[in-house]
Amino acid sequence: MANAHTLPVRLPVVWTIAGSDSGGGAGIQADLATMSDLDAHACSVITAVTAQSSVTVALVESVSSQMLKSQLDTLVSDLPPAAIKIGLLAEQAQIDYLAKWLAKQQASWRQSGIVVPIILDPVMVATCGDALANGGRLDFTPFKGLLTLITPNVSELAILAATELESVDACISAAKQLSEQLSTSVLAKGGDLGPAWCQHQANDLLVCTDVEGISDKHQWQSFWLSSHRVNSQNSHGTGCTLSSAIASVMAHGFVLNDAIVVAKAYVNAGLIASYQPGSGPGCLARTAWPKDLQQFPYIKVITASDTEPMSLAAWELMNNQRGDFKQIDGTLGLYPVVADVELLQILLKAGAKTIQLRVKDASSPTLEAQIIKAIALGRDYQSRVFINDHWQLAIKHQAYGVHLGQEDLLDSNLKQLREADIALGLSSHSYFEILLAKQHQPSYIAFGHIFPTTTKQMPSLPQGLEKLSRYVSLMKGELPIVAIGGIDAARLRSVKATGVDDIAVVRALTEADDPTAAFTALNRAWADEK
Ligand SMILES: Cc1ncc(COP(=O)(O)OP(=O)(O)O)c(N)n1
Ligand SMILES: Cc1nc(C(=O)O)sc1CCOP(=O)(O)O
Ligand SMILES: [Mg+2]
Repeated sequence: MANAHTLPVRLPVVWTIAGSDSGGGAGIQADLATMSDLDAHACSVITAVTAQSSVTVALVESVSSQMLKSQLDTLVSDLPPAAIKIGLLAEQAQIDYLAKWLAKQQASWRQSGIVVPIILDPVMVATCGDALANGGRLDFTPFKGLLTLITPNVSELAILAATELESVDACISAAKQLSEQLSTSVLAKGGDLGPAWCQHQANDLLVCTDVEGISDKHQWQSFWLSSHRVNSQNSHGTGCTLSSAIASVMAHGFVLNDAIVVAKAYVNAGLIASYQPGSGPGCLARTAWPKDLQQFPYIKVITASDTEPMSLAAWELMNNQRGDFKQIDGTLGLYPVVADVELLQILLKAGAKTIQLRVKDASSPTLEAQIIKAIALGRDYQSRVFINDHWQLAIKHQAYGVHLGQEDLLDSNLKQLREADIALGLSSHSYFEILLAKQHQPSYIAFGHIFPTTTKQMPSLPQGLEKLSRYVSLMKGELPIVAIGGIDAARLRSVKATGVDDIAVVRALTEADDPTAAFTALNRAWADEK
């Protein structure tokens, strides 16, 4: 009979292709610990064996080319990877061979419709300062077009881009240049000294290419990811941990930008609880999938006119001065999203306490009249009416609230909405978008789309219940959280079990023969479900 030990658990397989650190703090040893801590099954392809402690690197010996090949070939048929992290490659021949092997393999995966993210941490020097690889002379261009992300620190970025990094703008240019050189997204880590170094915060620079599964507005975009600096000497293996955490999170099906923010939070939490087993720099603790919002970074979009990272102190001050959006009194409850005022009125009559008017045709000659009517009906029924997209009309006619997507955020004037005391709901489709939304302290955040939907075309894949549960455990108690997308009576129980506060639905009501009866039944089921 099955028990807790024999239940089949499906862990995604993640490979680390890296060097062994006999001191146990970095390299393969850090990667395996990270991957298993993040619920992945870790396989290792060892490129080099290092005789290393926390204070010195005594010897580095590459494995033979036959051994490198044999490890790759032996693993690939039985334990194919869901994601790969590459760390130390000790000599050029290893880069050349691995790039060829991966190119061939990727072509075959692509034919089967499989995408395997590959994260390269271009390791060159150990934390104690000793060289691990033939750093300055390694050429990573054979990896061009094969990588999902490269994660150099500031000194590695300077070597790879063959340039001095004397200013923040020089860092951004170098990261963009590297991104073009290798056709990959770049995460330039600013934890070490560099122009973006700051005493109280760690600023990492993310340059995105055409990242799969994220909003169009975030493609080819650059961001600063800033966290409170954890002042710890125990930073041995930080880069290995970060890159293997990114690979592990992607193996769970999260998009690149999500994997980066989760991995950053993981590293921060690991640094806070770090320890020193030897006399040199110690290493990170393993603290499991991060759930503490404080450890996640603040995200700032880099624009042509504003390239500096935001200081956290300035950000907190700005937040305190401007305040939050209007708080929802009680819960939102079952939240219908409808395209016409007739149905809106029917559902208000049926008892909806929160409802949204979502008219997607901005050129409709009746748009303003519909908005005026919906707002008036909300007042009559003492219910919260949110207007989707059309925030200027919502302000003009003093709606209770406005719902905006991430794309709309860039073109809307949130200051005006706040000043008009209008509640704000924001959409999100990933950890990354949740963080961006949370930074505006809205009245609620919607997570979507949980299940497949035909109501609208989505750039992202359905989130599913596992991701929803992870988002809920991050955000519960911070702001009201609403799940949307493909939710109906049959799925209601499993959605409620994730702990989400409220649900928003379209087709479950608009396609019902009797919307009043459907609302009443769904509303009761939501309220009754524990
Ligand atoms: C409650 C709720 N959640 C999400 C959405 C989607 O909003 P948005 O991303 O702006 O997309 P459109 O609805 O404008 O297509 C929503 N409307 N309501
Ligand atoms: C309008 C909307 N926004 C979504 C998001 O994920 O942001 S999903 C969605 C449609 C939800 O419709 P249904 O309940 O018919 O699946
Ligand atoms: Mg919208």
